[in-house]
Amino acid sequence: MSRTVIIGANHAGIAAANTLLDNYKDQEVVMIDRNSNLSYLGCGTALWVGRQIDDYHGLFYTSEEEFAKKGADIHMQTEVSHIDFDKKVVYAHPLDGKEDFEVSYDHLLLTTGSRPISPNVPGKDLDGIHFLKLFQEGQAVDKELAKEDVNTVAVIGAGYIGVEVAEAAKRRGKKVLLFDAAKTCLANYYDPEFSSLMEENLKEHGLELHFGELVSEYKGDANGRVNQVVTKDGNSFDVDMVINAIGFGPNNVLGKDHLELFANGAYKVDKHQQTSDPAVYAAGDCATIYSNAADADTYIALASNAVRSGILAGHNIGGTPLEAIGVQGSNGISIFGLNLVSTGLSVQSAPKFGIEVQYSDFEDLQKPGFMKNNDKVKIRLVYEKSSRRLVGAQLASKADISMAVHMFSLAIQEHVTIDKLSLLDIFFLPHFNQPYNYITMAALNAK
Ligand SMILES: Cc1cc2nc3c(=O)[nH]c(=O)nc-3n(C[C@H](O)[C@H](O)[C@H](O)COP(=O)(O)OP(=O)(O)OC[C@H]3O[C@@H](n4cnc5c(N)ncnc54)[C@H](O)[C@@H]3O)c2cc1C
Ligand SMILES: NC(=O)C1=CN([C@@H]2O[C@H](COP(=O)(O)OP(=O)(O)OC[C@H]3O[C@@H](n4cnc5c(N)ncnc54)[C@H](O)[C@@H]3O)[C@@H](O)[C@H]2O)C=CC1
Repeated sequence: MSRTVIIGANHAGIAAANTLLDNYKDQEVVMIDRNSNLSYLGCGTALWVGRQIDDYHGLFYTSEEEFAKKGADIHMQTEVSHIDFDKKVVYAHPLDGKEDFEVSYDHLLLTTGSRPISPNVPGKDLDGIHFLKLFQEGQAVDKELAKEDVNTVAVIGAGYIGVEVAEAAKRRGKKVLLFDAAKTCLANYYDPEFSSLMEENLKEHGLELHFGELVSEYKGDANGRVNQVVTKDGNSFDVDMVINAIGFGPNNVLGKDHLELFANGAYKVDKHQQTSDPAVYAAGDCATIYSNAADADTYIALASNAVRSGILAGHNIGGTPLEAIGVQGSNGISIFGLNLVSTGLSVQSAPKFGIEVQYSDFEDLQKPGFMKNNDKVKIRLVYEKSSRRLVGAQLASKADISMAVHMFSLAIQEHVTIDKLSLLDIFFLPHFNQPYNYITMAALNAK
């Protein structure tokens, strides 16, 4: 038997544990997590808090009992305090008063994930200031929104969590102020021509937008509860609660002094999810991931990546050498009926990776004009200037155009050129698209 200790039993840890337990009978699997729950789908928080779904019960997809049944030695509410990498021993501290214990390993898998970044400004620890990662943090926000004296909510960061929770708070009847240091929302995913559609949508639904305004201080009342947000240019806003959503940082506490790290502190892993210590693997939000579009290691915190990298780590630890094929960071958002999806690099993000790009835009109705229930689709294809390989795609529509992005993801992965894309066999049926469909037209328009 070979023993693998997995620290962190959420999406990446779960995927790896299932892979090991389902495929490798010679594997003893020990799972340790400090949280009391596992497998919470954070993507559902805004849906539940905004009352678009009835409750949170469906947001957990497995349980401690399931793993115990499969033969894992699972310890929830147990924090790993430190690791002796030379002796290959993990030291664990149960948070429910039980005795500390240690466990040795043949392989160690770090799936310790990420934590939200805290804005480092005066007043950041006042009551009424929230983060939104764990289920418990979702519950705390939900409870605050139920209070009648909580009328004005400030959301700091207009990325994916910020925009989604701003919609949720608005749906709960609150006045919502949405701040971002960048001049647009969703700046990490979309060019301004696309994020501006989301901005119009948010404004139409009554949200107050403060983009390009950096929060410099939170002020509180005599009871230590936040009641004001102050920005760098001296403006102040009365608020009743704050939700911080300015991005995630990797949780590298256990390995940062032993393992090689990426620029932001994530564990550097190779294509087998192996770290700089051959006995130690890492996956999910605490590790790097290879971007095919950028042709470089990068950091992209997504559950989709966590699951895939967890499966990969499981197979490699189990004894089947499997190489990662890289990712495109494909993502999507749906707010008040407006859908935005993207994959790879945008025009504004490409220069950060030293890639010179050109782009091609197209906008038209999704279906022929004679069809009913017909919405506009806006598309941008981004391609490398020298090689003409596709490196990114963005789409926006009130129609569900989300599946198109998966094809672009594959095209980026396989280094397909924009010219090849323009001749791709795409079927035509009035129910779904036009004879000159938006994918072909965007590719044909490329200079
Ligand atoms: C509100 C919200 C919405 C999201 N929506 C989406 C979405 O729609 N699509 C998408 O792809 N992604 C989404 N994400 C991102 C996604 O949730 C993360 O990328 C994902 O959780 C990463 O999984 P992970 O297993 O790598 O890490 P985590 O989920 O961070 O899990 C790490 C685990 O490690 C445990 N741990 C850490 N340190 C220790 C220690 N010392 N001892 C014991 N245990 C430890 C933690 O308790 C935790 O359970 C969303 C995130 C949030 C917060
Ligand atoms: N639909 C999806 O796929 C979802 C994915 N996620 C993932 O979870 C992770 C965390 O999400 P977010 O926290 O929303 O990160 P994010 O990276 O999406 O957005 C962070 C935003 O905060 C802004 N910002 C940074 N520093 C700031 C500061 N000091 N003041 C004000 N604004 C500042 C940035 O400009 C950016 O717009 C991301 O990787 C995201 O992709 C989260 C929710 C939904």
